[in-house]
Amino acid sequence: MGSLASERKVVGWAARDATGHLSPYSYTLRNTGPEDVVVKVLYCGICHTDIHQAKNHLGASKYPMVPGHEVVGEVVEVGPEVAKYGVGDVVGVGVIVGCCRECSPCKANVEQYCNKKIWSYNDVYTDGRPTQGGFASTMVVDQKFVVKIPAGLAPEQAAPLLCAGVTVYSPLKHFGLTTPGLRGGILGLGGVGHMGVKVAKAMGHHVTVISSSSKKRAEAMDHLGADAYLVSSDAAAMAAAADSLDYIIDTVPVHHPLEPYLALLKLDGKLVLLGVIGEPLSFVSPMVMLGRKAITGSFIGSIDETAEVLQFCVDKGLTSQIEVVKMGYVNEALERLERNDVRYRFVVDVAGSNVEAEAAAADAASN
Ligand SMILES: NC(=O)C1=CN([C@@H]2O[C@H](COP(=O)(O)OP(=O)(O)OC[C@H]3O[C@@H](n4cnc5c(N)ncnc54)[C@H](OP(=O)(O)O)[C@@H]3O)[C@@H](O)[C@H]2O)C=CC1
Ligand SMILES: O=C/C=C/c1ccc(O)c(O)c1
Ligand SMILES: [Zn+2]
Ligand SMILES: [Zn+2]
Repeated sequence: MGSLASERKVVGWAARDATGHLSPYSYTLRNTGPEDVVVKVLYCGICHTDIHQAKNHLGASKYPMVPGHEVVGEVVEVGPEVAKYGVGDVVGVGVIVGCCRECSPCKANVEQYCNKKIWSYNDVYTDGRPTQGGFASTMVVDQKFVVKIPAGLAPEQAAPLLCAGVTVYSPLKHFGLTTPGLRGGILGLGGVGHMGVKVAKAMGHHVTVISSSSKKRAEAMDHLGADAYLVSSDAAAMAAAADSLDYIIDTVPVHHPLEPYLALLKLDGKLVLLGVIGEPLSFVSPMVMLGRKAITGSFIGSIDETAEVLQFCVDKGLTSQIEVVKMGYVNEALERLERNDVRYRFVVDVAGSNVEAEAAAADAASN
């Protein structure tokens, strides 16, 4: 344990407005409460949600905003009532850092569906301060929202599992889609989608990638292990694949038609929407009625499922495919992510970027 009384001045990279451009920003973390874990950030993945939030795609962004919710770090201090974690442990933090603990989702350990959940950034904590995410030197997090990174998983490898990994794992489990032999589709081969291919393959599914172009075909088939690859604009190939899939995990982050994908589902097939799209999506009712198909959605996964997917990846030998960058590259990385130019997840080497020194240099230059 260190000094429990002092507030910590830390540096993160924050968006100041809807341009979404990040730059160094100093702020103060709360004192370490009895159940808090202080985490020195090692790595933080870049999720498309970070773009949605930094650029105010949903209309609820507040600035300055330090994004980042695929956080892996080292415990540097714990409050007196923290038993599960100790200094030196490597831990993860994801999208949620608080919940009410009393509602039915909380009692069922699916706290991500709590109406009073607290997001790891762009939200307000119980002490009234804004929450700030993982593109920062340090975070203070309630132990309930911290998971241990299991042995056998490199910290940079673990980062994408804390959002992308659990986001595909949770609906497959919840909707009973874990049986070997199922035929699954992964629509949109990005950060979430590539984990979808890996997790579904590890469950023994026949996996079809459905992509907007043929650019990722060779990699999807040869490196990720997909069994089939469909380009969504290829009408003949799409028609040939009609009625063939038990489920589709839809990760597209922009408005898109649903009917071409509903047509790929078998009787009782499920379309699981994961992309965050702030405009209405549409379909005609016979598209679902005539095959008793379901359109549903899913939001990240619980803390329990997060621990589970980490262990699942260790047990199955799964790794994420990442490009590790320094914090000074974060704006280029966000631009490349937005123009679909990453295979498949950027992970920022936060600890290796010396964010405190860079902020001091930026301050000195502006004075
Ligand atoms: N429900 C949840 O809990 C979660 C939701 N999300 C959301 O899921 C979505 C996907 O996230 P993530 O995987 O990080 O995003 P990525 O940008 O890494 O991947 C999205 C993929 O969608 C396809 N795509 C099709 N059209 C576009 C377009 N116009 N711009 C960009 N991509 C396009 C691309 O695949 P291809 O080249 O194959 O067409 C792209 O690789 C986002 O909306 C994100 O906010 C993320 C995590 C959790
Ligand atoms: O990346 C994780 C967050 C996903 C998310 C889902 C729904 C929503 O409204 C968001 O703002 C984020
Ligand atoms: Zn995410
Ligand atoms: Zn609750």
